[in-house]
Amino acid sequence: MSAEEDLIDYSDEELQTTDAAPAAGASANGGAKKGDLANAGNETEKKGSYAGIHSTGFRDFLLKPELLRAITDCGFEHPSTVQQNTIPQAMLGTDVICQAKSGLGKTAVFVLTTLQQIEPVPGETSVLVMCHTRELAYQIKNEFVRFSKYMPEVKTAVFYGGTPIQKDAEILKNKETHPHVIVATPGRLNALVRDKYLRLGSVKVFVLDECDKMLDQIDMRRDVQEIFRATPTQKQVMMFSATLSQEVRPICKKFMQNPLEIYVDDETTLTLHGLAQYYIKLDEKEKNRKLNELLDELQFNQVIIFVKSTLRATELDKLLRECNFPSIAVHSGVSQEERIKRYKEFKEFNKRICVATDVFGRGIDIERINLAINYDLPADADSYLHRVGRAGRFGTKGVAVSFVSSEADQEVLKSIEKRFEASVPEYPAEGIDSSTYMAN
Ligand SMILES: Nc1ncnc2c1ncn2[C@@H]1O[C@H](COP(=O)(O)OP(=O)(O)OP(=O)(O)O)[C@@H](O)[C@H]1O
Repeated sequence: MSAEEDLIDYSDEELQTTDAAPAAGASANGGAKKGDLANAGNETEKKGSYAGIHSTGFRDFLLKPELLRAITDCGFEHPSTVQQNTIPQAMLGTDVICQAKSGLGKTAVFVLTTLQQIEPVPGETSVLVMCHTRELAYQIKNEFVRFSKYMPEVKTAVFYGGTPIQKDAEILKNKETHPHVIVATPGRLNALVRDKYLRLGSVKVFVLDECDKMLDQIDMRRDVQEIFRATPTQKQVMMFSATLSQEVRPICKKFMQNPLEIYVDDETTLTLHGLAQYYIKLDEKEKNRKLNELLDELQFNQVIIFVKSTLRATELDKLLRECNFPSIAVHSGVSQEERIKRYKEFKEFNKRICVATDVFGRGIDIERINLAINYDLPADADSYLHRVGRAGRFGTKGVAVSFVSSEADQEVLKSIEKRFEASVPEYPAEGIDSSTYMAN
């Protein structure tokens, strides 16, 4: 029944069920040397870099003046490599499959290119963007709002489960409020289509963010496929992720026609420049004391602490608050309204510590996070990469520290090193120099 499906929240436990990351497969970068992730910040070479070749500016893309003004307002000076490689063709309607490291600005690629092409018709949705968590949907919707600031005729809405479907239906019923751009999680979107609140016959652009995650899980993939089938055959399809294994690429391409394939940096060298990474070996029972020490010792603007379950998030957050740390917890155990409220509090810098499950493991963009702690190590290398990518966004500095407390953790650590052809060193007993992870 639709009402039930509607409750699907692709978060927490569900998000953790994906098993070990697929093998890296044949790599164009087979000869890459093992690097030391802790020294990433000191490297001079900038592959897959943030500000791309300086001679190229957003102006060179010939975007609408309304968009260029908004880009300037956002403080973007130069397009990143992925933006340079993708925007020119994507804005002409070419299908795109794109992998680029966390924090490189993939969101702006599809937001700008869809807004560039949009011709808003009252009562019709022409752009559909889907992602795997509600907070990410909310964040992406805000990106559309930010970049369409000077396009007042363009309406954007976000739809996700855990909220009354009737509210969404009201928005869709009225031509005045009917969105041209919809950002949504697939369960709710599918329910809206099935219950005939939404028609997708005018969709011209279909975007999947974190596409590997969305196509990897059977329930989500089923929703995505159903929605895809409800859209016209002729449309532009774009898919993005920081991790696109050789196995998932052909699955993505089944939705596309002659796509532009952009893989910024080979998948084995996804080291985040500026992000130092360490592990600490310890017993489970030592985790709290160590965390306390780290939070005292490290200078951070904002920190995200990842745990493996909702219960652990609640407990750890409580403990931190009892110790007077300004902490909040985000996981699927809190109401949706409260979750967004907490997301905003953290994003707006009202809270400096966030304890989260994998709900925040991907895509969430909080500019000031410069410390990511894996209190519980994730189950696979891909999740690790997405999690630590929450720190050091868009080339800023950061540090990631992972607790390793079991044999299974050690195996995961090994698989991370193998998958990304890099070694994660042990956290030094004397601590680390703050200049390696704080902005100058
Ligand atoms: N050209 C640019 N100049 C300056 N900042 C930028 C530029 N492009 C994007 N950013 C900023 O960089 C940050 C990261 O961008 P974004 O969230 O799109 O990364 P992403 O590639 O989607 O990462 P992830 O894989 O983690 O989801 C955002 O705060 C965004 O506003």
